[in-house]
Amino acid sequence: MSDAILRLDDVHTDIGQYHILHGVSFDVPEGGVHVLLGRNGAGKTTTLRTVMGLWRARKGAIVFRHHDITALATPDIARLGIAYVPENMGIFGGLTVEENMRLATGSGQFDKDRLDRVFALFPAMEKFWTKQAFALSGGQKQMLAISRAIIEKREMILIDEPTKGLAPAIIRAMIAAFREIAADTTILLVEQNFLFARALGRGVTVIDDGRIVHDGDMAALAADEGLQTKLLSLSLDAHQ
Ligand SMILES: Nc1ncnc2c1ncn2[C@@H]1O[C@H](COP(=O)(O)OP(=O)(O)OP(=O)(O)O)[C@@H](O)[C@H]1O
Repeated sequence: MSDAILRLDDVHTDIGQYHILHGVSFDVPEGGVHVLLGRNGAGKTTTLRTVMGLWRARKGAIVFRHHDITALATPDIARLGIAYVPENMGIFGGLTVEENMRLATGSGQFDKDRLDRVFALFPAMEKFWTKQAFALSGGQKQMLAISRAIIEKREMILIDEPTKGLAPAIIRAMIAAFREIAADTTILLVEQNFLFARALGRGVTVIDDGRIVHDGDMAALAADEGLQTKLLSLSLDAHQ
């Protein structure tokens, strides 16, 4: 697809002696939210880490816009405009909200408009600006991790299971925030929560056992419970 912002082509990744990704190929179209769905251990995190250069693709290619990033170092990949919010969120518990966010800026200086946007999306960040991150709730920590990713202009954000362990009300707030962020940034979202994925995703790629088993429109998958069950071997609506 010519409008892909990110393309994986026959990507194979090993972790130690284990062959984890077995020829993963899919495109992420520019704009909006694309979901990478799959069961526990399917290879979702490994895919994101391989894109970021945290694991190395042994074979295949990863292209971001017109750059072949397959062999680039992680900081160089980040400099092209890709941010990564890992499952463990990557925030510093002993630092304040402000310090966590300042570290995520390239210059140590905040752009006032972007900071205002973060505060509008996540008012808790302004409220707890001087609070240490370890004292935040689970949902607030996730909001901080996402705030760090968007405190500077990014082309694309890779987010690993942001709803894990969060209460429904927080998840609803996340959906609203992600819609707003996706207005000018492409999001590749790794999820197991199908309700969250369905509310946001335009396209969906399903991975199982290190292989892509489905790639298509979210609306089509959302309308086809049989396909959901077949692809994920569980009732997704029950999996919230
Ligand atoms: N550091 C590691 N050493 C060895 N095997 C690993 C390591 N990290 C992941 N794996 C294995 O790679 C496979 C894919 O793991 P990955 O974390 O990518 O899955 P996932 O789809 O993100 O699942 P989860 O939702 O559980 O995080 C699993 O079989 C996992 O056991």
